[in-house]
Amino acid sequence: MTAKILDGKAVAAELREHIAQRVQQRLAQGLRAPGLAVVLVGQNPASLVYVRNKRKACEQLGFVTKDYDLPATTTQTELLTILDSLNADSNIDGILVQLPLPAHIDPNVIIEHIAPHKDVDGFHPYNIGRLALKMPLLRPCTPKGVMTLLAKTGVELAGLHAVVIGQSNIVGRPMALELLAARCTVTICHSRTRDLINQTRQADVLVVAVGQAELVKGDWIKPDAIVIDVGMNRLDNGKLVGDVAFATCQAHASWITPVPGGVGPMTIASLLENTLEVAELSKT
Ligand SMILES: Nc1nc2c(c(=O)[nH]1)N[C@@H](CN(C=O)c1ccc(C(=O)N[C@@H](CCC(=O)O)C(=O)O)cc1)CN2
Repeated sequence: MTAKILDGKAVAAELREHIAQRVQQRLAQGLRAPGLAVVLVGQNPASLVYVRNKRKACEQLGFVTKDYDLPATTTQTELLTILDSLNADSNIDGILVQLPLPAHIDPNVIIEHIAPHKDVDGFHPYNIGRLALKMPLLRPCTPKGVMTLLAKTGVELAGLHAVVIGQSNIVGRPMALELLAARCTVTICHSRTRDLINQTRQADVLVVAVGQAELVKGDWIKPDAIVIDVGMNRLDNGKLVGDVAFATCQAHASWITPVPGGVGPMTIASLLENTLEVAELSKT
């Protein structure tokens, strides 16, 4: 058995095309382009790449961005003041503060200061709470992108056993909530989970988001499982690999996401989708 590839790059391109058409329709109706504020604090090398890609995608799709490239010395108070002005700016539909932030800034304080209806990352406690209550509004981008990919398999998720490895606020926890809302039986595993392999071998859907290069091997996989790799790890030789050992897992799974070109592009496409959804709610 060789798993089919869940091609995030192709699915994201389709989604982006659809978003671009909706933006053009807005403009033709005399409505304004969706506006996204993109805030980067410091020079984290990976964040520089992700922010550049987000801004480029916005430009390609006809969004307007308001860009903040702030020094790593920016204080929490200064950042909160910027968020106050963005919260009040009627041309800005979405606010994105790239994570991680420098250590002297508390990400929870920052996330909670973003107006919930402009929180296009879906990280605000209000939006996470809505997801937990099965009344989602703005959904965290990576888990939302994974759900879009899972829909592409055509596999009915209800009743499947989903195992999520990783309990981060931006991926693991909201991912588990998404899968629960899809009526999966959900297990969340983390660094204190005992006998991890015993858990993964029971997974019909396995989502891995731990940041450990090629942790999950082929013999950890239940035959025919769907394997979603959220990990992104740069090896010493420069190669980018996921949290899943791709070749051996592909031999056991029914579907699998590659790294790169799997979940990553879906994160950015979902961010654009969330921003457009906010813009479409406004009358201007
Ligand atoms: N405010 C946020 N910060 C962070 C988020 C987020 O959703 N919101 N997620 C991650 C990083 N991230 C988006 O910001 C992100 C990561 C990776 C990709 C991506 O397309 N990856 C490519 C490979 C890119 C490469 O070559 O390095 C792929 O998988 O094909 C997009 C977005 C943490 N911070």
